[in-house]
Amino acid sequence: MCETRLPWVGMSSPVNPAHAAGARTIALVGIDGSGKTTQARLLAAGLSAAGLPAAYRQNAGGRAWFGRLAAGFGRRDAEELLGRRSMLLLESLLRWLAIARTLLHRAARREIAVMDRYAACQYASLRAHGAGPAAERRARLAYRLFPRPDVTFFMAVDPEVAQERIVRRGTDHESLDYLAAADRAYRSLPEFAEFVVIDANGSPDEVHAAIDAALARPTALPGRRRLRMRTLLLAGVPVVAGAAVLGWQLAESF
Ligand SMILES: Cc1cn([C@H]2C[C@H](O)[C@@H](COP(=O)(O)OP(=O)(O)O)O2)c(=O)[nH]c1=O
Repeated sequence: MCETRLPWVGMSSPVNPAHAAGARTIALVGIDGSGKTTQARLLAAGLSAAGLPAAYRQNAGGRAWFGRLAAGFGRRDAEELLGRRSMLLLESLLRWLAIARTLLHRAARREIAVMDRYAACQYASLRAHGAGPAAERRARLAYRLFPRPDVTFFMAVDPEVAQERIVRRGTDHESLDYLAAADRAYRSLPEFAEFVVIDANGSPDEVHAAIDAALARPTALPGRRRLRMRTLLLAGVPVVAGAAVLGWQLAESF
């Protein structure tokens, strides 16, 4: 095992290049304030420091951007500005484009994409916002094109802790009720059984160490999935490329 010094967290981390090198997509999912962005950046930096071609990739759905726009119009949030159904539709579309763009980058650069959010986040968002099963079925149909990540880390955090972090972040706001509903939504997904659950209540250093340790385990990245993912990617690239080129500018602005 390669012991890699990670100066930004001041600790020795057991990143194992032999295991992580098999990954093409590592996703971090969880409720707002669970630390996805913080930890995805740390993980990408850690893998890069271990000599792997890893890159942080954000797959935002535009909700924060529209939230700021809504505030400019004196509205509480994006849903009050656009309506719940329109915002969910827009979020599904923008996240689809963002993921397509990320996968295109990944294919072109042969990098390990460390994904800040992935398809599961959209399914959870639909459930937490009370969209019906038909809306989720449509989303699943559209997102089915995307390969399953080699590993998905679920950042398990108490909604109260997440809300405190969001308040401190100061860029957006979420009610405790919504955060609790989002947490339930993630846990109700059929994908949840495959998630690697990380206790994300701790300090950034502690959570980073937990992710690193999970990734270093030989069982973290089943080879069967790597093969399936490559196959799906080859089949999906032409479609993804067309959609990504069309949506590139749109997605860029969110
Ligand atoms: C991970 C983590 C984040 N934070 C801060 C950083 C951010 O301003 C905020 C939310 O973290 P962030 O990584 O942005 O969460 P997410 O991407 O899941 O919404 O909380 C902490 O204060 N402590 C922590 O342990």
